[in-house]
Amino acid sequence: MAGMRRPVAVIIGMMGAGKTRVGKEAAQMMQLPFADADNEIEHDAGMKIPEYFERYGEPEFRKLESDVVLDMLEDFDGIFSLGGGAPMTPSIQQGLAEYIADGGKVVYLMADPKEAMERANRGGGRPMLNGDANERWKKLYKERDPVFRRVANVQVRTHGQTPQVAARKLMEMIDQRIVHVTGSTIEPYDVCIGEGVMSQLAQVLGDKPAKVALIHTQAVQRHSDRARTLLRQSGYDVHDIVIPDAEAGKTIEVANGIWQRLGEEGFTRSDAIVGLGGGAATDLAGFVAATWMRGIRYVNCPTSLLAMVDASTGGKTGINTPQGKNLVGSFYTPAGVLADMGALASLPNDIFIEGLGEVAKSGFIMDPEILRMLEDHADELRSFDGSTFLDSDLKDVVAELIERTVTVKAYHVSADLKEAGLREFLNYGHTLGHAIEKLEHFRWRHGNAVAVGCVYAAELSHLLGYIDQDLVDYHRSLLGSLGLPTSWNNGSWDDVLALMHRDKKARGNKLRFVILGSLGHPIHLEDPPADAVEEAFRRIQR
Ligand SMILES: NC(=O)c1ccc[n+]([C@@H]2O[C@H](COP(=O)([O-])OP(=O)(O)OC[C@H]3O[C@@H](n4cnc5c(N)ncnc54)[C@H](O)[C@@H]3O)[C@@H](O)[C@H]2O)c1
Ligand SMILES: O=C(O)C(=O)C[C@@H](O)[C@H](O)[C@H](O)COP(=O)(O)O
Repeated sequence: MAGMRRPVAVIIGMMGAGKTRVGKEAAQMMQLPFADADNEIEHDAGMKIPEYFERYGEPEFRKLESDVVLDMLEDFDGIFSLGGGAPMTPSIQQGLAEYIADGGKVVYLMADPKEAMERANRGGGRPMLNGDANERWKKLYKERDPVFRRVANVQVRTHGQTPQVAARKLMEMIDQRIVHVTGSTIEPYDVCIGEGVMSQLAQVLGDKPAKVALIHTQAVQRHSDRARTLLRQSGYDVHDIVIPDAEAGKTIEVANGIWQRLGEEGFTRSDAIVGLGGGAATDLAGFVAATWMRGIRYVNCPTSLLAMVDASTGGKTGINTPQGKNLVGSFYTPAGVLADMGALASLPNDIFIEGLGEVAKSGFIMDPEILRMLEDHADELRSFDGSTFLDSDLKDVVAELIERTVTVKAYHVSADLKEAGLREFLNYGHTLGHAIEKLEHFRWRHGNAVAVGCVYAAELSHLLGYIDQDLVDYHRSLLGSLGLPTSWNNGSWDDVLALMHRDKKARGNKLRFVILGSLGHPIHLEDPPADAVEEAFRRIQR
């Protein structure tokens, strides 16, 4: 029912995993109420659980437990911890699945099995451990662990951590935003957004890969060091591959160098790639993953705003050629995307701002709330400072902008992975944008070129009678207020036109554009009049 209360998170896990201790601690940190299903059951039953078990037996207990849990899933808005066996009951599994489908987070708290077993035995009062407690615990673990993994959509490992550290990690996982990317031709995956989400790397990679190639640039060394540590701790054989920075990394020579290394270092089909860095690094890493042995698993860890909101999701992978941008590549979907906002702490201001170009684009084509947020926070966004960002109020604004922009991307990608039509709308501003990047020898940042390209597309929409001058002016004023460029005057029309003919949307000798029918409603423009195409260019030169 709409407007119903629901838990901020539901914690599941083995007896002794620390669900209550860690859950309470996290709830306190987040200033949320905490509830423990066992306490609620005892309250409803008017007796302790061991007594209830003895009087009525396990089946009756499970029925009562299910009623209590399902009620709480609809009427509690804090952190809710379930008893160890609760997720084994089909009605509770169903309730949890619906809760997840509604955006909920079911967190599997994974403690070290030995520690959890000892803690469970120490606590006493657990009817499920009657008899040889250790043997019973191990047997239950074997039965329950696979079910917990299936039922939960978030896993938090607490091996060897104090309850406080585990609670902080839990809090980070609860705070994360998740966008699901699905579709009939896509193996579904999640884009996880939030501080600390990189710690889920092993969970997303899974246990099949033995070797992992960690592809990154020097500029993000501190983040790749963290990824390498996380991967090694999880037992992967990590192969560090440093590529040239930015567009210099998106070349056939760089890809070839990596193919050689993967060959020499014995990468097989079950091994994997992690692409870490800005959009150039994730585009290249995805391309290598798509082509090595015709496709191996890969996970993206974007570190720039632009890569978080756009490049890391959707499976467009590729490299540039001397003739143009992204001319060689493939559509190849990642196994997951971990947009760890902690990485933004080292991002220079100008690279943050260019990312806003793609954010605004998503607002123009689909989500006007993005535009409102950009307007409301233009001054803070333009003054972005990585060193203070994570402790500032701007963090929540940026998290929401990332989530909204990725949601726009996921909508288009889910319906049209291979860009037969709808997905082209994501290319708003790119026909001219890519030409500018090329003519500037990639010294212009992608997001900046897209910003000018959006103004160009708006001018073209207006010249052809689709939108009024106010909306064109709005493009200029909004993008300008964010510190993005809105004009370009460093190349000839002939060169621009020739490059626009090489755009992937062009068909034969006919240009094709994405323009606006109205705000939030892009349309395709096929073979537009040559004078309008040129006049729109003259207007962005001013
Ligand atoms: N595949 C797609 O769907 C898609 C979508 C949009 C853009 N792209 C591509 O993405 C690229 C643009 O991405 P970009 O804007 O991230 O550029 P980029 O990858 O060139 O990164 C910009 C610079 O920022 C540095 N950097 C990144 N993260 C950092 C961090 N946390 N701290 C310090 N420095 C950091 C990089 O090393 C680089 O020097 C272009 O090649 C574009 O074509 C692809
Ligand atoms: O995902 C898409 O589709 C896009 O068009 C997203 C664009 O923002 C992105 O810049 C993409 O790399 C452009 O792709 P291209 O096919 O025009 O090279």
